[in-house]
Amino acid sequence: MGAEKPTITYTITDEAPMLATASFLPIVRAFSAPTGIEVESTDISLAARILAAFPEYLNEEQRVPDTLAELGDMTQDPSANIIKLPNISASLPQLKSAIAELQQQGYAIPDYPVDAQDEKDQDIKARYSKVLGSAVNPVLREGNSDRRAPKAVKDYAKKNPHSMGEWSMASRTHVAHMRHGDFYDSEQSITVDKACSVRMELVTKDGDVHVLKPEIPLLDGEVIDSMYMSKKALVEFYEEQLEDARKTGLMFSLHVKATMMKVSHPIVFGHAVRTFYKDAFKKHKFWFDEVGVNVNNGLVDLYSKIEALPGSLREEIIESMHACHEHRPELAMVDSAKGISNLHAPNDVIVDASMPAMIRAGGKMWGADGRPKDTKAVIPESTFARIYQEVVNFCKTNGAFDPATMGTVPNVGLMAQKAEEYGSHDKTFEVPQDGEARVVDNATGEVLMSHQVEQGDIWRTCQVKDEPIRDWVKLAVNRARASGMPVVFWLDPYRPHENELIKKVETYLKDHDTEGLDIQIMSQVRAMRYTLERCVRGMDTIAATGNILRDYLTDLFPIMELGTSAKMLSIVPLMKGGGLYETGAGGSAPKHVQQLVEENHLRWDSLGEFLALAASFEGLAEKYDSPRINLLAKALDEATGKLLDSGKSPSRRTGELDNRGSQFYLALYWAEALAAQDEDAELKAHFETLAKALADNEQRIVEELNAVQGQAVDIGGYYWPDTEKLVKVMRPSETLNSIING
Ligand SMILES: NC(=O)C1=CN([C@@H]2O[C@H](COP(=O)(O)OP(=O)(O)OC[C@H]3O[C@@H](n4cnc5c(N)ncnc54)[C@H](OP(=O)(O)O)[C@@H]3O)[C@@H](O)[C@H]2O)C=CC1
Ligand SMILES: O=C(O)CCC(=O)C(=O)O
Ligand SMILES: [Mg+2]
Repeated sequence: MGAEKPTITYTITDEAPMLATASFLPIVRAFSAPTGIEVESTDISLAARILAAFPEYLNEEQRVPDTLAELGDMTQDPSANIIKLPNISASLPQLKSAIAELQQQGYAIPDYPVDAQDEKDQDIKARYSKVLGSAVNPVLREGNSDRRAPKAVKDYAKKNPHSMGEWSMASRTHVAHMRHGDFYDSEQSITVDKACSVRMELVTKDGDVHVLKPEIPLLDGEVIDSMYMSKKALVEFYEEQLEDARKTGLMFSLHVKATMMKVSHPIVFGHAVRTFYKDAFKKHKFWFDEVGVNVNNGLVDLYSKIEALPGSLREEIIESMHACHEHRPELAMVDSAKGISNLHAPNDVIVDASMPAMIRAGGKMWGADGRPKDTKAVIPESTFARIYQEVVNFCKTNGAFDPATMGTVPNVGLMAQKAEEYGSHDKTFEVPQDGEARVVDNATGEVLMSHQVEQGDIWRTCQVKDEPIRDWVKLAVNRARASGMPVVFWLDPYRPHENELIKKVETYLKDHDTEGLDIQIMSQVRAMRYTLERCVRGMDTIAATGNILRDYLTDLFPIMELGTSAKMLSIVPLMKGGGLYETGAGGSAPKHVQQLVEENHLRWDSLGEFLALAASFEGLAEKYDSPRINLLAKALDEATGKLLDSGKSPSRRTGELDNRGSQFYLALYWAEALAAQDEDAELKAHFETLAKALADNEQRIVEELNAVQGQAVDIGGYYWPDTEKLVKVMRPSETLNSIING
């Protein structure tokens, strides 16, 4: 193990970030080469991960290595330096569509077996389930999360504030969450005092014991929780909220994270769809069962499955579905022009991004008529839903936040080693029958936690190891020291899991010199209020949170402060000493691909990549004690600042500077910064030539880049594009290519 040469591993992912990489990677290589850095690329796209799972179905040339597993191993190497772009966390509809595309391209991979009966199908399903949902991040995140807006980015946002929707005191928008029967209500938590192994089992009313998870190894000091969500309570809750929204004339919207919570949230989503369309489900139960409708995958599943039915029956079903709307509230839309509603597909509305977008828009979502409206935002689980209600209350009272003056809220997130809920998928079950769900010590048989559950309830356990908690506390103290900002640990003593964490945080804080630092622990709602009160006064506050709030807050605050979380610096100091540099905190923007394919304009902003790359260089400079690499990092930061100041970020409008043009300007400013420095003459000479070539050809390059826009292009695939076609589209300027390649 251990790279002798400074090496960056740059990931190829999906959708917009993957497109941007096709043009950016050659620039990264051209700039890194003179400093001796090796830049390797590794494809962890959804398509590549699918292909890697089925080698025996493919011929020799079609096979691809399991790069994700290799990268996972690499995180244990102290010299790891990985740049990780956002990737698709596939919902089942996305997975199926990727499979279909690959099959069409001649890859003989198997269909997804929805109803896996025999062993062969079960094996296929198990392989696909490793690709499903958030399958990449948990493998690579072997460290905690440090996400913040770099000063240059924050300053730019203050000088050039993005638009914010107005909030009115009369806004009827609110957050609705369960008051009982949810995970918060039932949670139990313990810290084990020595390493052991536990199992999850269900004891049925007849006394039969079904072992659902035979072995969960626990380390010394590990925290383990057990909790369930009652199906009955959930469905009742939906019914009440739908009725309330209908009666009061408020639009209904559901916000979950079915991509990341890939086992529990599709179930939660499915109950919402079935409750909304209750009458149609009752009436057509026979046929829905017959064709295997499963709306845990959204309404899209229903509409595609009924295609198999005769036309007249199909029409009758569609009519019944439409009829349901008569006694239901208006539904928020994802795309009103195309008639795509909030319940269409579980990957369309992802809570970490959807709630901030709603808050940024003044508490509005879009109705079927294409107009913005107040909404009842339904987030069933109360554990974290309450923070959004706090923001909504604050905005109703104080108006929208002003990006020109508001403070910043960096996040230090507990995430390492599949911490908390985001690591719970293999320990989450839809309870098959009524009984006692219990966590049992395998060695002693002692029942550690138990719940009375009913058929259909969602029961899960979550874990967080001690070492990541220590590391998280250390990271929070380090960030407080480096930034001078106060830190708030968002921990609720009334939540058993967090009560365990509070004890540990209090203990581990004593390992550090906290003299002069302002470190507090507050429950989530208080922490939100405190942070918002400071924020509106222009004061900065670090939020040290668990894994879910890490995810939620690193979209919420960036979207309010900067307009998008794409502009965040997102570092994961790996616990074994390496570095994982994520780009931005947002997703992979499918709409951007559509615009590229239709109009050859890519509005994706690679700022996140620029920031991550600079941090990655800094990591290498330190590790290899290389002043030269340090210069490269400093120059890149300077170039990024200049790029922002000179307005060379991508425009949303076709015909104007796009991602490719923005990358060109970054290269120009980066080369100029390296040419301007006097610490390394050889580097200076090299980049003087490059800077001159780029500057002399600026007009021509920008013309070449803009001239191709406005026409549809073919990249030969959505999930698995044709590399040659992709490169041709993403690198259309011969002038720029010859300078960069030279
Ligand atoms: N770290 C990861 O790997 C993550 C992956 N995801 C995945 O990404 C996909 C979409 O997720 P979603 O939550 O909708 O979030 P997105 O970030 O894709 O979408 C929110 C919107 O933010 C804007 N945006 C985001 N990034 C950029 C950028 N670099 N430049 C310019 N604008 C940007 C876009 O607005 P506009 O369209 O108006 O231009 C975009 O439509 C899903 O497949 C999800 O699983 C999500 C989160 C993190
Ligand atoms: O892994 C995922 O699906 C999304 C990750 C995410 O949203 C985040 O880390 O902010
Ligand atoms: Mg997120």
